[in-house]
Amino acid sequence: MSLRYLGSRIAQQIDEELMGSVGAFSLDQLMELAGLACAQALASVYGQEKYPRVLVCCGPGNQGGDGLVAARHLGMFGYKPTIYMPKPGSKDIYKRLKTQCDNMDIETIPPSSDLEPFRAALKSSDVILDAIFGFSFQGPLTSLRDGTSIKERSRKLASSLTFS
Ligand SMILES: NC(=O)C1=CN([C@@H]2O[C@H](COP(=O)(O)OP(=O)(O)OC[C@H]3O[C@@H](n4cnc5c(N)ncnc54)[C@H](OP(=O)(O)O)[C@@H]3O)[C@@H](O)[C@H]2O)[C@@H](O)CC1
Repeated sequence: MSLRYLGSRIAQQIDEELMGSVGAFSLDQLMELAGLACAQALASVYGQEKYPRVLVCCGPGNQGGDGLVAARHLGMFGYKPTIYMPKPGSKDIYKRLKTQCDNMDIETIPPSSDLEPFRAALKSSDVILDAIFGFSFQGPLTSLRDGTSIKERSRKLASSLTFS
């Protein structure tokens, strides 16, 4: 299997085109599709029976929203997702997606200066889905609210990949 990646500029242009008058998609639609695609990609590589525990790391922007959608779908696929959210997003869409995960009783590690729960989750997870930053990430990494610099290493790392 070969992998193809999109750079941030092209990804942003595609989203702008899709959300413009020609594409006519809404943000909710695109986010739902992005999160579903991530969950499906993960499931195609890390089967639920062998890798049931997925740690979904969600950043504060729309990429974090993609992660919340993915967590919901992974839960529906039979995985046991846990959400790590060092800095919750403030947008309405983000809050609604989080409520949907809460309604499915998906466990969340809340923002905290105590990193032990996050470290414990890293150790007990089979796969990590990285939804911390997307195309709006720029400049040097500044810490998130609890000081986490996301340099923790994992055994398996799944990200927003395009499979072909
Ligand atoms: N049409 C769309 O928009 C769609 C987008 N989609 C998805 O969303 C992604 C883009 O989402 P996005 O634009 O919300 O930004 P994203 O990359 O998640 O991060 C923003 C946050 O990062 C922070 N931050 C930035 N740099 C930082 C640094 N150096 N160090 C620390 N923090 C830093 C920044 O903080 P701030 O600058 O506001 O303080 C802000 O809070 C895109 O890749 C795709 O996956 C899909 O859902 C489909 C539709």
